[in-house]
Amino acid sequence: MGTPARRARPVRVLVDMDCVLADFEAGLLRGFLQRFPGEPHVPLEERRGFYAHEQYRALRPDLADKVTTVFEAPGFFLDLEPIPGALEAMREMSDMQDTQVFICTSPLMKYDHCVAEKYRWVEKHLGPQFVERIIMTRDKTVISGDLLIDDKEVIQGQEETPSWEHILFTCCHNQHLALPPPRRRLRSWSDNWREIIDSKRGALPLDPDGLGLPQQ
Ligand SMILES: Cc1cn([C@H]2C[C@H](OP(=O)(O)O)[C@@H](CO)O2)c(=O)[nH]c1=O
Ligand SMILES: [Mg+2]
Repeated sequence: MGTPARRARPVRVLVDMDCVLADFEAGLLRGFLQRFPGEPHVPLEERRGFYAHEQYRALRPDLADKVTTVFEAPGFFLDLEPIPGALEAMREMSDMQDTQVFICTSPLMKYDHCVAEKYRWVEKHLGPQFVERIIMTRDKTVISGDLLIDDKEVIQGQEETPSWEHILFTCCHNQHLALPPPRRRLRSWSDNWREIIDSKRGALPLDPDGLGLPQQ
């Protein structure tokens, strides 16, 4: 009698968009310098803290509103440059066996341009098959996955114990942070994202029809 096929459940990877696929920080600085030449700005090497407008507020209170007008303006999200290696990594990841890839991104509260432009950005740079993979939510903790690759240091929401492991994607605003073990980082798309995905394979509960051994 033959042995029934053994098959592990696919690894589901949630990939954040701003500062992971699309270069929000570079676009923001470029837009700020164009719109407010002569005003003080925060060079990318000096960025600290997730919210850019908070650091601009600390520099001079009125700069918070000025920098906010830059990312709320039409065209801001659509015109962001891809993060180096991101598009290639997404295509390779979605072609990997037993791997599901989703783009998991939050809209601004002032969503007028942001929401449609995020969809258009994905279609423009990755194509319609990735538009089908967009999950847009203000609360990433309620989305199920094995991994969430995201540049935000702390991701909180209604679910206290999200199913995913948060992998911190390095960005100018978080590079100085010391992560307490066992938290992990992805330093760029040249870093070991394939190993991080593979590290989730052995640990998966098997498909109920499987025989009990992880695939090698
Ligand atoms: C206000 C602000 C938003 N964002 C991004 C994060 C969210 O996208 P994402 O979830 O794709 O990273 C989106 C809405 O807050 O804008 C920043 O990266 N920095 C900021 O300072
Ligand atoms: Mg982000």
